[in-house]
Amino acid sequence: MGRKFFVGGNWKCNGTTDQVDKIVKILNEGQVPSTDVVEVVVSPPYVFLPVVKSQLRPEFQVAAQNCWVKKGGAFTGEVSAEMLVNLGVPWVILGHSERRSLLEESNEFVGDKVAYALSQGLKVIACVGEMLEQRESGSTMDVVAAQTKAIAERIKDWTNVVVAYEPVWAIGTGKVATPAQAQEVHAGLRKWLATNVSTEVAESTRIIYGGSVTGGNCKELAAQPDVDGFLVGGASLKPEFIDIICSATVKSA
Ligand SMILES: O=C(CO)COP(=O)(O)O
Repeated sequence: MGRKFFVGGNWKCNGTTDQVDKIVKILNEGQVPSTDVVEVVVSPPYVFLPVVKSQLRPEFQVAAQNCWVKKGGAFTGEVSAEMLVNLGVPWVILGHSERRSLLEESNEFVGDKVAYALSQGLKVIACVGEMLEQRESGSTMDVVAAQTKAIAERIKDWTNVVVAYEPVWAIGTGKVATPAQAQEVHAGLRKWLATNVSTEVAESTRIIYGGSVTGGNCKELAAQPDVDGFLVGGASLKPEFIDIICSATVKSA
């Protein structure tokens, strides 16, 4: 199939310079599979991006957690895609549920951001996911399809996109989706891509899972056929992130 396992670490709004040093040390000393087996991308807050990028082992990459929706200019407090490119930051996370809900980023706005970031040469981790009420009312697939559609309508090339399925009820709650629940939505998203974009894009696009992933639950999730990796929050700040990276070997075993 050729979808390389992808593990992202989303540090969110966490860290001091001392803590960043410690996390980078853990990452740099960890025994992990080769880059043929797993792609690792860590996402510190903007202010730590340059230092993390310069100190991190060369086979690990960095991502920003957001960027502005269009070309930079008079947009106080924002960071543009051009700036990330200028700093040599290859990846950006867009549409995280914390931004969709707390900052009211709409599907369309996220779609615009994805299109602009790609147009500038960034690679994008695009997040989708339903809230608990939506799952309970049976609309999970409709919600993630609408979020994906707003992206699909605005881009042509999916080569530099990783889709992160992050059910909101599983984020930071310790309530992880079961492997079967994750597999069901990942397979549904892949089917949506096959029907609405192309079978090639469906087969080649990595769909990763996020929401209370830990060193303890990662292997069972990684074993699901449509789970191509993880976007990890809390556990990406801890030594167990190395175990999560190592779960990539479940696929090649
Ligand atoms: O939001 C997430 C990653 O983007 C997941 O966060 P947790 O792993 O802390 O649940």
